[in-house]
Amino acid sequence: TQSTRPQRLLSAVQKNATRGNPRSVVRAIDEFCRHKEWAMNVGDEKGCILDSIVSEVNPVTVLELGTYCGYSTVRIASLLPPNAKLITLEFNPDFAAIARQVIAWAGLQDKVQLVEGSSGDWIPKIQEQFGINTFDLVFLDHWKDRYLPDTKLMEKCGLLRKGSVLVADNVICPGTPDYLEYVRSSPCYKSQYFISHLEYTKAEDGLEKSVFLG
Ligand SMILES: O=C(CSCCNC(=O)c1cc(-c2ccc(F)cc2)cc(O)c1O)c1ccc(O)c(O)c1
Ligand SMILES: [Mg+2]
Repeated sequence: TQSTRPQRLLSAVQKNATRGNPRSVVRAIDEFCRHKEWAMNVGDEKGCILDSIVSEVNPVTVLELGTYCGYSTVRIASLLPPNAKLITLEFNPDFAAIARQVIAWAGLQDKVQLVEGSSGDWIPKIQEQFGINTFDLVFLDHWKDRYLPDTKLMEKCGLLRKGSVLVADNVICPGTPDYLEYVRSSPCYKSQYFISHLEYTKAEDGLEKSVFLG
């Protein structure tokens, strides 16, 4: 049977990265996606911007919406302090199965909780299920038309506190126009656009960093 792209990406990690070395896992995926097969990871260019924001926030609680193969999960988790926790939600069970193995190869499984299911179902249950009140950082990288409804849902569920930082991928390509309009016009957010490129291409894309003002 034919392998899938996520399976080929995992094989590249197992072949070229060192177990327990997150940076080598990130490098192996970027090499694979740049020279073999494009895949929808946040990538090296936007990844550096993400790294700088994560390091600045130094979060203890992180929520990632959209795991895919775990590339950004590994990037973020590798920068977290020892007691920190990252919860990552993935709707697609095939993606989740690959991501678990990528995260394990990086040796970060103790910092990461991968949850399979839809964000709309899971966001209201996070507090009771994982004993987390609010998130210091949220990385949005899932269905682009779910960024806005899920942000409003997180507000409603009290998962954001004054100073919580939202980082959204793909706000230009594929684009999240309704989300951008909301975080840029709402008095409850202070937003900033970090221009970059769509992973492994020359097309414009960027990250939107939005601080919740409470
Ligand atoms: O894929 C999903 C939803 S989560 C991934 C969302 N992310 C994207 O779609 C995404 C897309 C692009 C991108 C793609 C083509 C282009 F030409 C240009 C850009 C880039 C990104 O950085 C992204 O994050 C899923 C879920 C459940 C399922 O059953 C299933 O088959 C699939
Ligand atoms: Mg993305």
